[in-house]
Parts: sequence; C-alpha cells; structure tokens
Amino acid sequence: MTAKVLDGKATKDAIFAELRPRVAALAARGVTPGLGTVLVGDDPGSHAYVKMKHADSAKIGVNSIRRDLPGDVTQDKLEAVIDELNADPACHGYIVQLPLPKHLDPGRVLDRIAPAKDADGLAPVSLGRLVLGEQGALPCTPYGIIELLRRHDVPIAGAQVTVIGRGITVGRTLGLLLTRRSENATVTLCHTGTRDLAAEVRRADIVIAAAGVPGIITPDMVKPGAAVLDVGVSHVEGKLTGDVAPGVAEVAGWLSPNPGGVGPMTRAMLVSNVVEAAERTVAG
Ligand SMILES: Nc1nc2c(c(=O)[nH]1)N[C@@H](CN(C=O)c1ccc(C(=O)N[C@@H](CCC(=O)O)C(=O)O)cc1)CN2
Repeated sequence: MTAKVLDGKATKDAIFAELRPRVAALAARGVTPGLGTVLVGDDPGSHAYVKMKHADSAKIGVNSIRRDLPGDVTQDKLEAVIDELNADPACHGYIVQLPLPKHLDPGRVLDRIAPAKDADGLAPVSLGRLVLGEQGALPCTPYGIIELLRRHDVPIAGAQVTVIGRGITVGRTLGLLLTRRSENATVTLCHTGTRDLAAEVRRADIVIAAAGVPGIITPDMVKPGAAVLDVGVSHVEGKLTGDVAPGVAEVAGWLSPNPGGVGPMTRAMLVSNVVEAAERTVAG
C-alpha cells in the first residue's frame, strides 16, 4: 500500500480560496480583518512561524499588527502590550507566540487576552468553552488536523484515534475536539507514562503523532490502511524531522507529510479564526 498524501499546503490554499470572498464582504462593510502577533525574544523557529503567519494574512487581505519584544521584556511590559491589543479596534484577533522565555508566566499572559480576540483558542476562557461545548475560537493545530481529515474524507465518526502527546497546543485539546458529538471519535491520549505505546498505535484507525521524538512511529506499529498525521517537530542535523519513521507510507492509508502537512493547516485555521472574529464585530 502507498498512503494517500494529506497535503496541508494544498488544503490551506483551498481554505484561503473560501476565505477571500468573506474578506471581500467585510471590506464592502468597511472592515479589514487584522491579525496581531506578540513575539518575545529571538528564537529562530518562533520568528519563522510569525513571519509565515503574516505572509499568509497578506495573501488574503488580512492586515498585520506585529509586536516584537526583546527577550528580557518584563511581565508588566508584556501585559501592557496585551492591553494595548485588547483595546485596538483594528486588531480583531491576536496570538502570543509560544513558548515564552522562562522568566515570563504564560498562564497570566494568556488569561489577559480578551476572549473575543483570542485567535489561538488557547486562553482559559476559550479552553473552558471547548470543554463545555460552547462556541469559541478553536486551537489552530487541532482544528487544522480535523479539517485535514475531513477534507480528505478520512472517516472520523466511530474511529479509534491514538494521539501521542498531551501538550495543550495539540494533544490535550485535540482529544476534546475529537470526542465532541460532531466528531464522535474514540480517543486514547498517550504520553510518557503510557506502558505500551506500540499496542495503542497498532489498534488505531487514526494516529496523531505529536511527541516531538524523531521516528517514534515505526511501520510495524501502524495498522494497515490507518491515517497517520505527523505533527512532531525536531531538528536532526539541522533538518526538520517528524515523529514518523521512513516506511510508514508503505503501510498507512493516508499520511501527512512533515513539513507540508499539519503546519500549514495550523496557519490556515489561525487566519480563519481572525476572519471569523472580524465577522462577529459586524454581525447583528
Ligand atoms: N501561540 C502559538 N504558539 C505556538 C503554536 C500555536 O499554535 N500558537 N504552535 C507551534 C508553532 N506554530 C505556530 O505557531 C507553527 C508550527 C509550524 C508551522 C508550519 O507551517 N511549519 C511548516 C514548516 C516550517 C519549517 O520549515 O520550519 C510545515 O509544517 O510545513 C506553522 C506554525 C508552537 N507555538
């Protein structure tokens, strides 16, 4: 078997094609959606991600508001920037790029984001809404994973899904999304305390690998025909390396490349969240 490719770049382009008329409809009402980013320090990966987010926004006519702060910024100064974006009517949604330097408290920062402007869906109010099944911005990577599966007709309802990684940006929130009534999947969330990872992966119809351990998912662990999504990001000898080992494409039914799979989908859903936030400001 050679797996079908879950192409995140092409799917992002399809989502952007759907967003463009919505942005035009907003423009007709005098509104240009604005995406804000708050970036602290000089981590090259974070800089690259933020740059890509603004390049994506420009492609569909979303304005960029960038706040780049030095790595030694104080908690108070960072929170003042959050307050400024909360008050800025041109900024419909914004994100604080994670991770933050160690001396800063990410919980306090996320808690300060106005819920209506939480474009990442990672602030406590948004996470609470997700748990309660209420409307709100969805975290971009899990949201992107579900869109990638849905748009490639990978069956989700009733599927056995094994998620590896319990971080808030991917694994834990993905578990919440997939177990909603609208998705109806059965989820096993694996982590460093999981006794037999191979067994948990072997029985899965869908495997989401977000461990950040290069090549942790090997071909012998994958059920033939399963969908395997590689979300892991590691750098081996300077090269981006995912969690999925070579040879899995020969066993899986679907496979997301890395790069080019879930990463672009994360960016697509961020822009989508911002357009939706802008639409909410003119609704009613
Ligand atoms: N505030 C947030 N911080 C972080 C998030 C997040 O969702 N919100 N997720 C990750 C990083 N991330 C978004 O910020 C992200 C990661 C990767 C990509 C991406 O498109 N990757 C490309 C490859 C790029 C490369 O070559 O390095 C791909 O997969 O094709 C986008 C966004 C942690 N922080």
